[in-house]
Amino acid sequence: MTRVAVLGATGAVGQRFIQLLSDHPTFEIAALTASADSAGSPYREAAKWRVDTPIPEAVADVEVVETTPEAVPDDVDLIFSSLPSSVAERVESDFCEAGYVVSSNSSNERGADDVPLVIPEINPDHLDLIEVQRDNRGWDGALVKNPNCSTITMVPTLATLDAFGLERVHVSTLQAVSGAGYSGVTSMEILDNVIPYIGGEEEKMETESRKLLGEFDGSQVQWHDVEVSASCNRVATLDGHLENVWAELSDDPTVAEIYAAFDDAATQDLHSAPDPLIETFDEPDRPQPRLDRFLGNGMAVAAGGVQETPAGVQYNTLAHNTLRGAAGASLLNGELLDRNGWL
Ligand SMILES: NC(=O)C1=CN([C@@H]2O[C@H](COP(=O)(O)OP(=O)(O)OC[C@H]3O[C@@H](n4cnc5c(N)ncnc54)[C@H](OP(=O)(O)O)[C@@H]3O)[C@@H](O)[C@H]2O)C=CC1
Ligand SMILES: N[C@@H](CC(=O)OP(=O)(O)O)C(=O)O
Repeated sequence: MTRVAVLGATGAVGQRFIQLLSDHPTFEIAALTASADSAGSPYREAAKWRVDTPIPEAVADVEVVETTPEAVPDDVDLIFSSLPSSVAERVESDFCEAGYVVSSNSSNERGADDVPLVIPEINPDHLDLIEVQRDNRGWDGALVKNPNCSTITMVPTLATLDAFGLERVHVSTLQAVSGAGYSGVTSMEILDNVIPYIGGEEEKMETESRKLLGEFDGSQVQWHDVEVSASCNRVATLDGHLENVWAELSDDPTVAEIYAAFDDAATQDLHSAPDPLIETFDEPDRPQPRLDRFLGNGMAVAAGGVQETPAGVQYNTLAHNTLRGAAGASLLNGELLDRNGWL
């Protein structure tokens, strides 16, 4: 078994990690960390458990430790990080310096030249950037990131459309409240309402997409030159980000060819990877968050409503933001790191 630790294990994403790891065939939990306020308490007391399955018995009485390399056992092979990015920025490098491989969901360093930003089905080869990172930083460990939840929802379809010459993308999101964390948006703000702004989200979609779709030339990632313009909105759904995408292509594929390309999107032979990666719908009113967010155990991307418009090919896409968009994304990167011999 591969021994893993979860940094920020008591949080919204941390709890998803615990849920996903509780019946994982090859990863076993060896340590759970949180803030100094939680350290020393059993997990069941430190975490206000809000996931829709019971707290796994195997972790309920595990003592939460502080988020430092010294507090984590030496024989841990892989670390998952779901810390606030301001905290991650300070501590993740300490773990990498201490020799740990960190698969992180936090947004710090996603754009760094020597940090792999990876979706295993899209750009698994970018993981080899770890060699460059180790040379640059003198680490025995490594830092690998998954993208932002809105970006990860859209990029699988964009990677598929790239075969038709992807030139320009406009996207408008309808993002669930869980993306802001449990206390992120109050009920008075969001009920009977839509908030047409999510701080930093538009820039993340515009830049992270280009890095993910870029080519790794052996020493650096040449970012894709697609132009992405995003408008991000918070809506009153609990989980599942829905996105309306307009993609301008240099070729002129038919709607049927686009559906066929989505259906054939590359998959990965990893425990948490869905097959198919993209679930398609012919019905014009799908995908919908409540109906479709758990496709592929919350790891698939859904797409539908494909049509030709004067502004390009238009479609809707959806993914579960705390599964495929957060904990599941880091977990899948951990499985890829393990399979490719980086642990
Ligand atoms: N919610 C979502 O859908 C998504 C979230 N993310 C990102 O994932 C990360 C975690 O988000 P989320 O789970 O919602 O956040 P939460 O606020 O729910 O959880 C934060 C976690 O970090 C711990 N923590 C806070 N401060 C410190 C500190 N100073 N030192 C050590 N540990 C600390 C908390 O411990 P304690 O309980 O002791 O306070 C808790 O375990 C963020 O970077 C977020 O942007 C990414 C995609 C989606
Ligand atoms: N900003 C996202 C969630 C998030 O925390 O993203 P990031 O991993 O880029 O910090 C949302 O509100 O839905």
